[in-house]
Amino acid sequence: MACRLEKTVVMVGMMGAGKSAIGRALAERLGVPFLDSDAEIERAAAMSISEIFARDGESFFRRRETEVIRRLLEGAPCVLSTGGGAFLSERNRRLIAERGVSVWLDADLDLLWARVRNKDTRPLLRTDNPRETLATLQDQRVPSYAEATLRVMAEEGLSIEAMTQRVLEAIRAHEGVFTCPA
Ligand SMILES: Nc1ncnc2c1ncn2[C@@H]1O[C@H](COP(=O)(O)OP(=O)(O)OP(=O)(O)O)[C@@H](O)[C@H]1O
Ligand SMILES: O=C(O)C1=C[C@@H](O)[C@@H](O)[C@H](O)C1
Ligand SMILES: [Mg+2]
Repeated sequence: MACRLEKTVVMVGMMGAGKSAIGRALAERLGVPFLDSDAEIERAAAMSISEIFARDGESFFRRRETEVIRRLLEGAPCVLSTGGGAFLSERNRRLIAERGVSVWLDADLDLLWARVRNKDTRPLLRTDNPRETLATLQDQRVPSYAEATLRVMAEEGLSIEAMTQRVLEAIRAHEGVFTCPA
């Protein structure tokens, strides 16, 4: 009999850290559903995140984000990838700690920038110097991300499969995430 996932694995970290890509691969490995709070917000609003930011503003988006995270955590244990700003809110951190185990996907600025630079889907990076903005956001956010239960470091050249394996090892080593038959 296989081990059972007891808590939702919640991926947190900067834009480009791989929360969505690794979260999806991890869910597949574990045979549990994959949920992504950004995708759920877009689906519920029938708008892209950029459109929501432009029409309703960031604070509206953040309220929706908290609602969606609360709702998604109520379901059976799964893998939940959050948006890059979700773990900054103390309320969200508390909700996540109640039902899940948080995993901070950490990565250095060069790697994050390489991954986000060619995509314009992230409204917070639509500035005159997006690399600098990314650096500032990272500096501001690291203290919040550091409150995650687990931290897994990404590295250039590490494939999605290899990074997923690292996350799997980290959650397996953490008490209470799985129950396994004796
Ligand atoms: N280990 C990896 N190896 C190669 N490419 C990766 C890896 N992890 C992520 N990527 C790629 O980097 C890009 C950004 O990853 P992803 O969308 O998962 O980031 P995110 O953390 O979900 O960002 P956001 O907070 O903006 O949603 C994607 O194109 C993804 O396929
Ligand atoms: O880092 C952030 O604050 C964000 C990251 C994305 O995942 C989206 O949630 C949105 O673009 C905001
Ligand atoms: Mg994502």
